[in-house]
Amino acid sequence: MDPNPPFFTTYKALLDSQPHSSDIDQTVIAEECELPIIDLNCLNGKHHEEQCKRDVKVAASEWGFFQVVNHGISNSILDRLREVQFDVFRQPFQKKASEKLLDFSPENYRWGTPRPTSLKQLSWSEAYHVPLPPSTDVTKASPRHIIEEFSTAMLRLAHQLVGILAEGLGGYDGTYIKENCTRNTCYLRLNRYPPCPVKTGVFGLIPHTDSSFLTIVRQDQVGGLQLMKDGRWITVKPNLDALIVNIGDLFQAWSNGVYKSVEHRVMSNPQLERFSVAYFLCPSYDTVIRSYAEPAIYTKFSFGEYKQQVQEDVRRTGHKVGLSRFLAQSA
Ligand SMILES: O=C(O)CCC(=O)C(=O)O
Ligand SMILES: [Fe+2]
Repeated sequence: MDPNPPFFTTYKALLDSQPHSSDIDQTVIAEECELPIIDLNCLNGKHHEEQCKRDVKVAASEWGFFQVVNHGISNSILDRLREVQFDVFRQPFQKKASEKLLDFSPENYRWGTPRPTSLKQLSWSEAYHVPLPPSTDVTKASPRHIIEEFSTAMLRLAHQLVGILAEGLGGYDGTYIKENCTRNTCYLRLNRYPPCPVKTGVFGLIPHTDSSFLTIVRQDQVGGLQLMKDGRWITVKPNLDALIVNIGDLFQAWSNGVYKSVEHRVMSNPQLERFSVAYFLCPSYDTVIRSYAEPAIYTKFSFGEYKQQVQEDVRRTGHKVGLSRFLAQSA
């Protein structure tokens, strides 16, 4: 039975329609590049520590994206999570959409884009959004156990990066972010991008910014992740030893625009399926986000208000407006 969501039938009219404007973006403009790469081992030696921290901050403000190696997430955890991802996504589509599989519920299963009106709004992918509730008794080697192990390691890494990024921003040390972004307020997304042989330039995931403080992504060797840099789309060269870190909207607001939450997207591949996993460092909904600096570019808002506004905008207009909804009057 077919594991793929019914993209061809659902989107037939759109696929048969006019050329996709992003064909041009992908074939002409997107060059492949190596993102800034930070060796976290350098944090252990006094000598390179300060330089390493500076590199993180520069990358977060100039790129909004960087890679980390020697990040402390073992290959064993990454491989086991990948196996879980294979197992669940290779199930028939009908089952994913209607049954609990391994530890994944149909309510948390997403595919495509609801009611796209143009090819530009189409995401050729499927995903499980994985909330991380307080752990109950989980058997070792169960998918839930692997997810717990992975997210514990990711939280540690995310907090370490927050500590570095927050240092020097007006006397804050990131404690506020760390206290409000705990293991249960964060979540994972397991992504699968089936091949899209019908048309080039179809998005695996439409251009967006993340609503998190930070996102940490593990992509496989297929590639396709692109980010906006100086007005151009750039393809991130896959590096299996590295994790990709990007700044989310909340960090941009909190840092008063010092760190950039940049647009990124995934291009589909005509032959190859692609897998990725993203860990979102998010606070509880009642956490208030306010900039440390004066004058603040954004008004203060709670994470709940932010999410609600994003949802409302997506429902009404088909796309996320994001932080510009919260600009302070004087900005
Ligand atoms: O699949 C990727 O490489 C990126 C995923 C992503 O941007 C997201 O899930 O927000
Ligand atoms: Fe993203």
